[in-house]
Amino acid sequence: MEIEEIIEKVVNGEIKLHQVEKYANGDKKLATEIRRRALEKKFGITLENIGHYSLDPNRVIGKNIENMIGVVQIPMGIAGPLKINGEYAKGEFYIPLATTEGALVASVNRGCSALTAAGGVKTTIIGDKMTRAPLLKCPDARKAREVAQWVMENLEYLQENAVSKVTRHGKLKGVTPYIVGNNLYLRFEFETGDAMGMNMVTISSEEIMKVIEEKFPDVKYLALSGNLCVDKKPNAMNFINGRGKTIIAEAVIPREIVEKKLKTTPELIAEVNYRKNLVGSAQAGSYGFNAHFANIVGAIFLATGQDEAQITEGSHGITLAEVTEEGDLYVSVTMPSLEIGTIGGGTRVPTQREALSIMGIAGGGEPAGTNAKKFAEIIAGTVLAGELSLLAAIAAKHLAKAHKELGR
Ligand SMILES: CC(C)(COP(=O)([O-])OP(=O)([O-])OC[C@H]1O[C@@H](n2cnc3c(N)ncnc32)[C@H](O)[C@@H]1OP(=O)([O-])[O-])[C@@H](O)C(=O)NCCC(=O)NCCSC(=O)C[C@@](C)(O)CC(=O)[O-]
Ligand SMILES: NC(=O)C1=CN([C@@H]2O[C@H](COP(=O)(O)OP(=O)(O)OC[C@H]3O[C@@H](n4cnc5c(N)ncnc54)[C@H](OP(=O)(O)O)[C@@H]3O)[C@@H](O)[C@H]2O)C=CC1
Repeated sequence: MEIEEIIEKVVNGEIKLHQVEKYANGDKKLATEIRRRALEKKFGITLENIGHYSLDPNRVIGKNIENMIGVVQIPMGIAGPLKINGEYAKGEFYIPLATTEGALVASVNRGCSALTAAGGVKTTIIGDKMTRAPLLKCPDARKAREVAQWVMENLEYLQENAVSKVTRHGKLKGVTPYIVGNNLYLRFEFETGDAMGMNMVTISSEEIMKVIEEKFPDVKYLALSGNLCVDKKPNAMNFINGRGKTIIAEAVIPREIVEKKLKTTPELIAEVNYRKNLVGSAQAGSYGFNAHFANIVGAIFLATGQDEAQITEGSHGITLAEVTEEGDLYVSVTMPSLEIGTIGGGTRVPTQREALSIMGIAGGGEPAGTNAKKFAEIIAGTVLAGELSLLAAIAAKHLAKAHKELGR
């Protein structure tokens, strides 16, 4: 069938958008063009910029996208150098940020400049696990307790007879059961190497369910996610127990750098943080006791192929700021739930992989897991930079001016 005829049939609905590959001899690049041109014809519009891109649809359709029509382009800026004194990330890093918010990159860049001049950011990973919490319907709470007890006593057995069947890097490290009436939620904790791990732990959890259903025939596996994982929703569970990397970035900035580079004082930053990020957030019932973790997490996630829905959990966390005995400024960000990877998912899309390569962390690390840990330290340090600069701007009454000059 001629291309124009296929387009006509897509426009009039005879061929569904997701069926186009069949008429393009499996050529996913051609199918992408056909879908886009059908939309242009149907609505009388041009999608020229959506259709102008370098990546090959044959590499992403069936792995990262369906019904592809083209690519969205988001401006990408760079902040840094930022000195990280981490346990995995050691040295100066440049951080790619994809955003359409004017002033954001400038702000993060200013924070990087101040932190680097102050000697850098110390980062500490205090938790590292990806979780999935399948839901089982039991005859009663007694049975739920019995199943939970058995699972807790048989983690190695489940690793050998379920998890190892479907992954080389996924390791079952623990489980916390929650019982509500006759419902059992098993919040499994996995190590996932350099991958964020959601596919890995989901596929692994399904294998575990098969073992449990066989051992306990009167228990019904109802849902692979019982919403106690917790994936992509604001929640207390991850805030308290962590998910992905749980990490702290902190620094002491000498008074003269605060005054010269950030145009305010340690006292004012500490006071604004207390009354805004702590008291204000408490009154709002917010999980974000911070100014804008989500801005920096979001810009890095979009640049590097992370799962953008997990910006939700990345926005959780607490910013602290206090004046030291020497009169300098101590600042820290505590991030309970940073779900990131340097391999798998969207990290294999070419522009995203290139962005990771700017930080020297694309792909798997040696040993496995070290690239993802390094990435978490870089992100947390950059979040600290953004927090510091925004708090300073608010303290100095420069926020509106900045966005008038750079954001309009
Ligand atoms: C805009 C600045 C940085 C000016 O800040 P400044 O101190 O007036 O700028 P400067 O010209 O004196 O330069 C100081 C440093 O800023 C950086 N800088 C300065 N200009 C640029 C630029 N064009 N491009 C790149 N970097 C720039 C650069 O690093 C430079 O230092 P150097 O590296 O030269 O030693 C400052 O006013 C600022 O950071 N404002 C805050 C803006 C911000 O953070 N916006 C995003 C958050 S707004 C939002 O979405 C969240 C919110 C507010 O709604 C959340 C909430 O409710 O709290
Ligand atoms: N399924 C779901 O319910 C959900 C899925 N997602 C999506 O999941 C995707 C991310 O899943 P994820 O499991 O991270 O990625 P992948 O599904 O791409 O799995 C990672 C792959 O990389 C391999 N690998 C090679 N080297 C390493 C290494 N050093 N460390 C870890 N893995 C390595 C793994 O092999 P092996 O497995 O053999 O170890 C595995 O095949 C994202 O696209 C996200 O959007 C998000 C939320 C929910």
